[in-house]
Amino acid sequence: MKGRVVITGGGTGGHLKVAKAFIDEFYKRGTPAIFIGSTSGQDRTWFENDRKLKKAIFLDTKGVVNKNILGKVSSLFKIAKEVNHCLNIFDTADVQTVISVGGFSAAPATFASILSYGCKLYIHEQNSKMGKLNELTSKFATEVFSSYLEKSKVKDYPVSSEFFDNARVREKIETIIFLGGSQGAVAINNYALSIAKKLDDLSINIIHQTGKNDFQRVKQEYEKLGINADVFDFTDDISKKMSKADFAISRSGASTLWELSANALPALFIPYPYAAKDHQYYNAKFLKDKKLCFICREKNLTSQVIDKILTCDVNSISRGLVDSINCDAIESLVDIIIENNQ
Ligand SMILES: CC(=O)N[C@H]1[C@@H](OP(=O)(O)OP(=O)(O)OC[C@H]2O[C@@H](n3ccc(=O)[nH]c3=O)[C@H](O)[C@@H]2O)O[C@H](CO)[C@@H](O)[C@@H]1O
Repeated sequence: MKGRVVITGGGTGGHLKVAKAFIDEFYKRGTPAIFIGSTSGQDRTWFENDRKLKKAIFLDTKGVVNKNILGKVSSLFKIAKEVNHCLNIFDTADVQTVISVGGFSAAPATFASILSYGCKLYIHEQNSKMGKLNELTSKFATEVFSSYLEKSKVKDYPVSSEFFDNARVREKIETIIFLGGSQGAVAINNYALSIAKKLDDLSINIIHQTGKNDFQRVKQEYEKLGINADVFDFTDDISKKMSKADFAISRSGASTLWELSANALPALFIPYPYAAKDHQYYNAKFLKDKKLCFICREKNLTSQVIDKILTCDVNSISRGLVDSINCDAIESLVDIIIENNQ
């Protein structure tokens, strides 16, 4: 393969999980990549000490969306400055391939790839609706990959192998896992607490990821209820927790949704109501149209919802999930990129 590969993007766990899949695959093939992320968000925590990288670089990049005019101008100014920084990095390290996994962290390296002669840009869009940056830059990309795009050469999501390794077909609901995405979700936490007694009375075990900010409160509420739930704020071993469960009640961020599918774990998705273009709803609708999940809007959550879930046929959904997802997406994605750049 010609030149060095840069993987860029981040901000939240969903984008970073896909970046990690690319990083691991290029390392496996003996061509470790450079990661370019932001000093804001979670990028540094994920990759600062990743041995599988040639180098990790964190730039002073901030998001532009949901800011007032002054905030937008300041963010755009920072991005412009960092584009120049990236062009220097590309020159020094002979970068000829940039893979963007989206999020504001990807802006400088993505724009630099467009300005850099001979450099090819690849975009991996995780969600059903394109993010702003990908929308703006996709016309300059050699390939845009997405599970939701008809013309995408690879539609399977790059889920890490551990989710497939721990997959099993579910027979009945004995354990439920509550998941709020990388930051946790207060609405899901509250719903879990409101139905915890009912689940406990039915001898259903509870696993619950709360997010950092709500951990203490949720843990104390379970204690007050006298329920022995497995409560944690965030874990690096989420695939193990998923595999212990027979049903998930979860946000429908792209990474979680496909990980649950890879694990053959049926789910009720509660889309984040403020996600851009309502993309979390459409992420899940794709599965619902195939009768492979349930969706409930946050505002419609009631105790009747869980009653319906408890009588559903988890076995047929779980079997349907096993048949619907492949485990070799990351290999296929990297094969195409390498073939194009010989
Ligand atoms: C509020 C918002 O805009 N969220 C977006 C954000 O979601 P966010 O990053 O919250 O959600 P995702 O589901 O995509 O990713 C979360 C990731 O964190 C991991 N995890 C979670 C909990 C834990 O304890 N341990 C752990 O490792 C999950 O396994 C998953 O890989 O980026 C996603 C991908 O672009 C989008 O679909 C979401 O809409």
